[in-house]
Amino acid sequence: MDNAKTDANAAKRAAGEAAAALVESGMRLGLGTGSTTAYAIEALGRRVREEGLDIAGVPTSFAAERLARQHGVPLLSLDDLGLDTIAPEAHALDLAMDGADEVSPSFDLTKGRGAAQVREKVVAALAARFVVLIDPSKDVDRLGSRMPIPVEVLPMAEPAVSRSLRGLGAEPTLRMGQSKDGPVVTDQGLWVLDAHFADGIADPEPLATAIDGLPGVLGHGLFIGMTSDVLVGLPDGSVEHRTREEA
Ligand SMILES: O=C[C@H](O)[C@H](O)[C@H](O)COP(=O)(O)O
Repeated sequence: MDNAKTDANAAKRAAGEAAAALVESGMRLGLGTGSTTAYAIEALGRRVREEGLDIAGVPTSFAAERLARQHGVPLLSLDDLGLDTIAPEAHALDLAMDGADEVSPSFDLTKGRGAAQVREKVVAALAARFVVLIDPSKDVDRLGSRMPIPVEVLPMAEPAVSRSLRGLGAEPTLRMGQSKDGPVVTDQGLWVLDAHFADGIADPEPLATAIDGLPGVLGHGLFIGMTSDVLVGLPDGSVEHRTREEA
């Protein structure tokens, strides 16, 4: 493995393990998707086995669910949370942890490299604390400068949504499978348009609202105003913990 990859993996592991260390017995968690959160799920499984940590987590994708099972992390579905007995303004989860593709100085995010952004947003929105785990490559001045914005669409609506995204200043491309011919099909059976913004996004909040309003869109990877903590893992194994108050 080349040095850059080894450094990135060490940084991701540091962030993941720091996230698992924030967890206390009795907590209900959101379990994110991706290579960074995978280290957190692995560390949580270890704590369940070795310390008897009493936790359960809602997975944000088939991938997260499989990983949690593999590491012995108990799982919950939204049905198990008893949401009908919890006031709408109260939090059903104590802490959700997840990776990100971009983090802005004001803690807004781009997510969805792994096409899990819609379930991830549902779970993060239920949590009292949303902890984002990154390596330093994810820090950006402007969202959209490092990664396109994933937009999950109904297949029949793809041409209409593509046209609307062009109207919002993006160049959309349909995400194609790597080990499958044709488009990537999400956990919901839908497609993903990656909306590229040549100069990044000057004002993400109105853009997020505009994309949410397009007929045929299930959701997108802009996470505005949701993050409470960012854990930045570094290649030497140390972790920088930023909290929203500092942003
Ligand atoms: O769909 C994927 C998720 O949004 C991931 O959390 C995000 O892409 C970050 O993944 P990774 O930790 O592998 O960079």
